[in-house]
Amino acid sequence: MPEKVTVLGAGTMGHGIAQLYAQAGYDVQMYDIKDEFLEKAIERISNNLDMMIQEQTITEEDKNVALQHISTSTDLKEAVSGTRFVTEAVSENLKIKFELFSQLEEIVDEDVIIASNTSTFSIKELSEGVKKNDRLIITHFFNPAHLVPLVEVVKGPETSQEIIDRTVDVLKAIGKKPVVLKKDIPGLIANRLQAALVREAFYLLDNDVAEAEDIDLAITAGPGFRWAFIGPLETSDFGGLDIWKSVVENLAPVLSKDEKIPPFVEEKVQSGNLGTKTGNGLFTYADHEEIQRRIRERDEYFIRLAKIKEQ
Ligand SMILES: NC(=O)C1=CN([C@@H]2O[C@H](COP(=O)(O)OP(=O)(O)OC[C@H]3O[C@@H](n4cnc5c(N)ncnc54)[C@H](O)[C@@H]3O)[C@@H](O)[C@H]2O)C=CC1
Ligand SMILES: O=C(O)[C@@H](O)C(=O)[C@H](O)[C@@H](O)CO
Repeated sequence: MPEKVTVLGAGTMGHGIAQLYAQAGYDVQMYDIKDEFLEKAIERISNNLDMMIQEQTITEEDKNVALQHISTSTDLKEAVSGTRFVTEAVSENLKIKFELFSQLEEIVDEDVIIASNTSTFSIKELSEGVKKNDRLIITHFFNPAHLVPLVEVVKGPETSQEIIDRTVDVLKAIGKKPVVLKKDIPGLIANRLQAALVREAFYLLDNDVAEAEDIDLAITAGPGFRWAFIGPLETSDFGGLDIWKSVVENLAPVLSKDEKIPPFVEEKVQSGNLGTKTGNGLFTYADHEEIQRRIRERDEYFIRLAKIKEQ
C-alpha cells in the first residue's frame, strides 16, 4: 500500500513537489483553498510530465500511473487523512503558515512530519507557530521543484534525529539531493548566495554597466557554466586561494551593500510588473505564449542537463 503524503499549497512550488511524490509512487494529496487552483496544479503537472515524455525521461504509462497517485481537496481534514508527511508550500506569509499549522496539529498524529518549503523564515521563527516542535523541519525545494535536484533541510533545536533521518530518506526516495544544514540561518545556503549575486546584478543594471541580457549571459556563459558541476569553493581551489584572496579583498569594498532593491526594481514591483507571472518584469514578453515558450525552453534545458549530470 503506497505511503500517503500531503502537500499544502498547489502553486508554483506545491504542484511540482506533489508531482515528485506521485512519480515516486506515493499517494499524494494536494490541498489548496480553491478548486480552480487545484485544477491548474493538475494541468501544470500534466504539462510537466508531457515534457518529460518528449525528452524521453518517462513513458506515457509513467505519466498515467503518476497522475493516478494524485488526489486533490479543499478540505484539510480529507487532505491529511492517513498522511505520514506534510509538506507546507503555501504563501510566504507567517500568519498564513501559522494558521495552517494550528489547524493541522489538531487533526494529524503526533509523529506526522510537518516540513515547510519556506524561502526566508528560519526554523526558529516557524517553530513559534507549532506546538510539537520535534516534528517540524524545513525542506527548501528550488523552482522548478520537479526538476532542480537540491532540497535544503534545516532542523530545529527540538527536531528529533528520527525525523531528520525520515525526511532525508523521503527526499532521496523522490529523487532529490538533500543538504542538511548544521545551523539554522536566514536564507539558508543557496538563497544567501543567490541574494548576494542578484543584489550585485541589480546594482550593475541600475548603474548601466551592461544590458540585462548581457549581465545574465556573463553568468550563464561564465561562472554559471561551471557551477552546474563545480561549486564556488571548489572553483576557488581550482583558481588558487591566493588569487581568490585578492579577488575577495580587492572587490569587497566596491561591491553593492544596498539593503533595498534599486528604485527601478521597486517601481516594477509596485506597478505589478513582477516577471513571467505578470507578463512583464526585467524583461518584456510579447504574450502568454512567449512566456510559456520560455518556461518550456527552460525546463527542456534543465531536463537535458540532469541527464548529463546523471551520466
Ligand atoms: N516561487 C519560488 O521560486 C519558490 C518559493 N518557495 C516557497 O514556497 C512557498 C510557496 O511559494 P510559491 O509556490 O511560489 O507560492 P504560490 O503563490 O505560487 O502558491 C502558494 C499557494 O498556496 C495557496 N494558499 C495560500 N494560503 C493557503 C492556505 N491557507 N491553505 C492552503 N493553501 C493556501 C495559494 O492558493 C497558492 O496556490 C513559499 O513559502 C515560498 O517562499 C521556495 C522556493 C522557491
Ligand atoms: O531560487 C529558488 O527557487 C529558491 O532559492 C527560492 O527560495 C527563491 O528565493 C524564490 O523564493 C524566489 O524565486
